[in-house]
Amino acid sequence: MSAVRYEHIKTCKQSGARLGKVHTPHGTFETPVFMPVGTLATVKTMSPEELVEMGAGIILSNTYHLWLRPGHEIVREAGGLHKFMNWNGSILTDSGGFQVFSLSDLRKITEEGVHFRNHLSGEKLFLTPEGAMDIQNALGSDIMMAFDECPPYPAEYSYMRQSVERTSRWAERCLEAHKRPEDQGLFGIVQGGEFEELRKQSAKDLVSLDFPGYAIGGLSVGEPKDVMNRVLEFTTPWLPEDKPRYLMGVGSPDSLIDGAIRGIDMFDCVLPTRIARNGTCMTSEGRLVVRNAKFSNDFRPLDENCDCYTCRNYSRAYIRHLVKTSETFGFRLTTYHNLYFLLKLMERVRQAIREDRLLDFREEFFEQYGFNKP
Ligand SMILES: COC(=O)c1ccc(CCNc2nc3cc4nc(N)[nH]c(=O)c4cc3[nH]2)cc1
Ligand SMILES: [Zn+2]
Repeated sequence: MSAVRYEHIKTCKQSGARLGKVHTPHGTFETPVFMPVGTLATVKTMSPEELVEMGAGIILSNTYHLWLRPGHEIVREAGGLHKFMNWNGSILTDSGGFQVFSLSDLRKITEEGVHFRNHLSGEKLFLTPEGAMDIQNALGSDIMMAFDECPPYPAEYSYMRQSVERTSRWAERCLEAHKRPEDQGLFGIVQGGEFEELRKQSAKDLVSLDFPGYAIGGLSVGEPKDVMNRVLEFTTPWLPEDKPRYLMGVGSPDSLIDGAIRGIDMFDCVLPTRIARNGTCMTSEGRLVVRNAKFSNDFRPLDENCDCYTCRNYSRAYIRHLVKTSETFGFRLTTYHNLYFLLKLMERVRQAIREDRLLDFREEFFEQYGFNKP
């Protein structure tokens, strides 16, 4: 019996979006869900208590980063990532494939694995599917990701076909190297770029290996949004309805809503936490760059429609002052608000699915947020 189980609750009659629950050894979270990113075993500037307070049920961390620092053996000795970072909710770890490609140079892909340089020290490293599984085993995450190749966008069809076939062989090697399936669920990652035949092949290869969940990778890598939406539309039909679908690296409000409409259950992205650290906030009326001079004596909250800790206690003027003077507390306030904004957005998406009105909600939200402005 797998450690991770999906419970489908209902499908929105208006949009086809799914309402569900994912059960893991560290609890249950409702879907569609947004997962805050905690790359180095912390969701930057947030405490676990604050993440619980804002309603986060699952966070993401990274195999590649924790392998380099502090080293997965230290995390294993600490009793695993939950203990190490004092987080008792669910944890998903990405497998390192994407991070190697987005962070490191001098990369060489072979059938065995990927040769690359440590992006911090320059030393030569080698990561294989088995290695990525050992690291995630040591981290003790509830959901592990298979080791895959996320090719650059755009990529030639011939290259993409070879890459998909290798990613499927690597997925099989990950399954064979999976030591504790009763404690950790392993998700396969569908690749294939923008090519419908390759996405179908990749999905069928992975579904034949019967994973407890499936990610759609190779997206949010610079492609236009309509390409992403089209890829989702012709990929999700090949995935089983009784397993979660996880769209990797997606986190803007419009993409979360459009992904849910196309049958996606799980999302993650560094966007909300990263833009918060340069003073950019997501609000119900669109993005607000709080360091802008026009807010120097604006004593309203970041978002008048938000009831988060930041918006109940602090003004734009105060947060602007902290951000301008690089006060850490300022970035804690913007981070808290941005994460709260996305977690609340997903709660509203789930409620709209319950009421069979997600397309109506999309119209209302886009209008207010300003996505429809030409
Ligand atoms: C301020 O905003 C930012 O800095 C920022 C940075 C990156 C992204 C996009 C992240 N996109 C993305 N993450 C990804 C992670 C992935 N992991 C694996 N194993 N396989 C994939 O195929 C894969 C694809 C991804 N696409 C979005 C926003
Ligand atoms: Zn707020």
